[in-house]
Amino acid sequence: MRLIEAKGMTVALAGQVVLRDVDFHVDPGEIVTIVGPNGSGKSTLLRTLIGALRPEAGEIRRKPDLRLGYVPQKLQIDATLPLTVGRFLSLPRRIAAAQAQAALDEAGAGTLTDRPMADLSGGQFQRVLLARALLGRPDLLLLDEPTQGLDQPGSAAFYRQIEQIRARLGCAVVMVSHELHVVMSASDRVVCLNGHVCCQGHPETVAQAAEYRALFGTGTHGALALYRHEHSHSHDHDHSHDHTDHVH
Ligand SMILES: Nc1ncnc2c1ncn2[C@@H]1O[C@H](COP(=O)(O)OP(=O)(O)OP(=O)(O)O)[C@@H](O)[C@H]1O
Repeated sequence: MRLIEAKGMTVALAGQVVLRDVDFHVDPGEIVTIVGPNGSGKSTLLRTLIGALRPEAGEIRRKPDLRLGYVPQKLQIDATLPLTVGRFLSLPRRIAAAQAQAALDEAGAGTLTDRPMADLSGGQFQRVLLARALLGRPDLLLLDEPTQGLDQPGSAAFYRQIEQIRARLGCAVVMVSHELHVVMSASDRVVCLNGHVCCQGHPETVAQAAEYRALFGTGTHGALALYRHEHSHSHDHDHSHDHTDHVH
């Protein structure tokens, strides 16, 4: 049974349609990465999936008792607030110290328990947010640009941690990423969003497809190519077997 399935989802913010007629699903244990230009609705999709936003149209079905863990794109914490990592994990609900420690260990942040939140590096902060998302033993972990601001070794380490967590906990993962090289190696499926689902498929299949070159470009500037790909590929393919879908 699918963990979550959205059909024909349309979402508007401040009267503007941000997502139109989006179909999206996540199966147990898979890692799905969402790519797309700035403002293409990636965060909005995640926030709709967790139930923070309500779609204008369409439906979202969740597995009964689905446990979600969400790592937001940004979280501002007042630097003057004397808040340790351990206490942060106990907000808003108090949790046992052992439970907090287990989640921090799982997230690769086991030594940070007594550190002030304000002193953490970007990578450490993300791991603490990850630990917080793991407290509820999620079936589905949603991460909104979790490696933003991290250097390349830092984000590679973070993604390795995610893969380990998936392997250990068996949870599915949906993440938004601008790091297209990572997308290719760490995902079971890539979904390209631009207000609607432009294309999706297994990374290997996408990599073989002509559309891939238009989508990702060459070298490390793939993120720029993403802007240009929109209507530069045709949509008359039928890879029913290898599952490269194109929807406009
Ligand atoms: N609270 C809001 N009210 C009105 N419009 C919003 C709001 N939040 C986002 N938007 C708009 O919705 C669109 C999609 O935003 P969203 O944050 O989902 O994009 P994104 O793909 O995650 O972008 P980025 O890569 O820059 O994080 C943008 O045009 C944005 O300006």
